[in-house]
Amino acid sequence: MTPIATSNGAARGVAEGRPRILIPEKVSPDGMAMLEPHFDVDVKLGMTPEELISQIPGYHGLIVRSETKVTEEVLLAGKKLRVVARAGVGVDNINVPAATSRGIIVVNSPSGNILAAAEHTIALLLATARHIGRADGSLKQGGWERSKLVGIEVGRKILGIVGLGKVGMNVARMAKGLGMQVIAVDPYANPDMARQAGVDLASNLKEILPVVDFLTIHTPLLATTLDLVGEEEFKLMKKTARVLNVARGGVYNEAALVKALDEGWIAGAGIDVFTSEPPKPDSAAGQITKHPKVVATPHLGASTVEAQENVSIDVCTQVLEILRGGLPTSAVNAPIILPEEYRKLQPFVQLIEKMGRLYTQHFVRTKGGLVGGRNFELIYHGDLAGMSNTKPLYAALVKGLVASFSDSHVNIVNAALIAKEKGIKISETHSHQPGEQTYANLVTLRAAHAEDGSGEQIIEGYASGKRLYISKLDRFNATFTPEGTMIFLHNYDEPGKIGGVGMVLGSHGINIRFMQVASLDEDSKQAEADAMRKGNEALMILGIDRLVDEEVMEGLRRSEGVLDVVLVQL
Ligand SMILES: NC(=O)C1=CN([C@@H]2O[C@H](COP(=O)(O)OP(=O)(O)OC[C@H]3O[C@@H](n4cnc5c(N)ncnc54)[C@H](O)[C@@H]3O)[C@@H](O)[C@H]2O)C=CC1
Ligand SMILES: O=C(O)C(=O)COP(=O)(O)O
Repeated sequence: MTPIATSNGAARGVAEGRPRILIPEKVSPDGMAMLEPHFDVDVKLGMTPEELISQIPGYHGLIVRSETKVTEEVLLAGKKLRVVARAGVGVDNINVPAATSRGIIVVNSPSGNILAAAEHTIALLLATARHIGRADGSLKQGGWERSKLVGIEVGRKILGIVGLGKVGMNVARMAKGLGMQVIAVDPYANPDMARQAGVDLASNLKEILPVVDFLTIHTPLLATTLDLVGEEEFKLMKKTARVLNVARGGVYNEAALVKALDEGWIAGAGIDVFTSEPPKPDSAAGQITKHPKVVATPHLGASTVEAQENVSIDVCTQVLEILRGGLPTSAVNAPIILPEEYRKLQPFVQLIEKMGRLYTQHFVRTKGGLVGGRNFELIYHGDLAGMSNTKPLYAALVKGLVASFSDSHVNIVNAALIAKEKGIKISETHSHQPGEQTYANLVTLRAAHAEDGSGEQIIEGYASGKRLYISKLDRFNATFTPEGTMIFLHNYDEPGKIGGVGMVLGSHGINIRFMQVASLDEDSKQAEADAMRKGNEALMILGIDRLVDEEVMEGLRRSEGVLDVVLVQL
């Protein structure tokens, strides 16, 4: 990541005279009033993408909501641009990496509109249960439909929530107030907060689908949440179930949703967001808006007077601060490492971020576990043990642990806050025991259940120059570079295993970049021997040249002597 020179960048902007701010969407005037004494603020609604590109070169700040696409072209054209502010939560309409590499700070308002989004979800929940949209529409057409529009009660029903973050948790509390039973799926859910709110945590989506009466998703739109619910998932639901979406279009596959409603796999839907907004009439999204079993709203989740005041004040305060040379409170892309520490810490930041990613993908994502509710310990050995500022290393671990499930852009300013939000507890230990390890620098990541310290999981790694290595994974000693796509195959260490695995991959045209067999560490060998077991478990680590599908993974799982297969991308 290219570090952003916050104060220099801002100083550059101010030095050129009275800075100019462009606002191409409707933003509440409350925040704008703070900017007007200091800057020239131009509100230009309804700009085309071409107009935006042609006018952006004259501006130092850009404030948007969800409609404006802040593409790489816009950012490249914005030669004077210092800050892009999102008056809301989701930054999926902004090319954040492109902004980062041009030194443009992106800020948002992480919680200004979450209450509004949660209330809108409840509005759709009740509207779908009681046919409010259809009833109102037919009455306005002169109808008086009563017998056709018999609804269901929500009290005592089960609500499934996918994504128990800020919006999801507010929805849970409101639903409890309506007398609903709430079950949630979120690998980062904070178990204490869930318990206090009376929410039951389930370990995966498929587990809750057959039991819920309503399903609502409150995750960001990420590669891992795109098409989270498709045909297969809809078919597992009750025919009487209703689904809600106030997150982002695409978390339910839109074509599958139309089919599920047409075929009667589910009973209804309340939808606020679409893959393309406004939806094209002949697209699946367009069919959803017109469907008689759907209550649809035009992305109104955040559209309340109060929420718009909040987000406007939140982001305008930050724009003011940045253009005067200060630091923002909710920077989406502030650096993890400050420029002066870059050279020394960069390899370890990368190593620890990879260890976090490996942890989530190896121990959590594919095994249905939780990250929240675990205590993590980062133990620094060798030269690293003498390092006093390990804040970037801590932030790197938080970033790695949340990367597969969150669009939170972790940096040194917000790392502790994000860790707290996700219920991740991290302690750091500087180990000074002499001769304890063979590397100049070694980092141990140890995780265990917060309550009783059980279920210990270990990852160890070191950096040699710019090269990174993992030296231990769980009970296995290894030496591999954590990079690209990898398969971890836990098996009985018997002859012929390598050939069998090579055949499965070869028959699907997959090239093996490297292969390594890691063996049990001495303690585990001893434990196996004491338990009179075979004691010959091994972990095969395969670097492959591309992602593989479920069919290949199944083929590997069926190979003889294979105990477990995990796909990881680092
Ligand atoms: N319709 C609207 O107007 C609005 C929509 N939103 C959208 O709502 C979404 C959620 O916002 P917040 O609650 O503030 O975000 P958040 O970051 O506080 O919560 C998201 C939660 O989703 C969880 N998650 C991620 N991937 C998951 C997966 N595969 N399975 C289960 N859980 C997963 C995360 O661990 C996190 O706890 C965002 O996409 C945001 O853009 C937010 C405000 C208004
Ligand atoms: O804050 C968010 O993520 C939203 O989806 C709200 O979008 P909006 O600002 O109303 O265009």
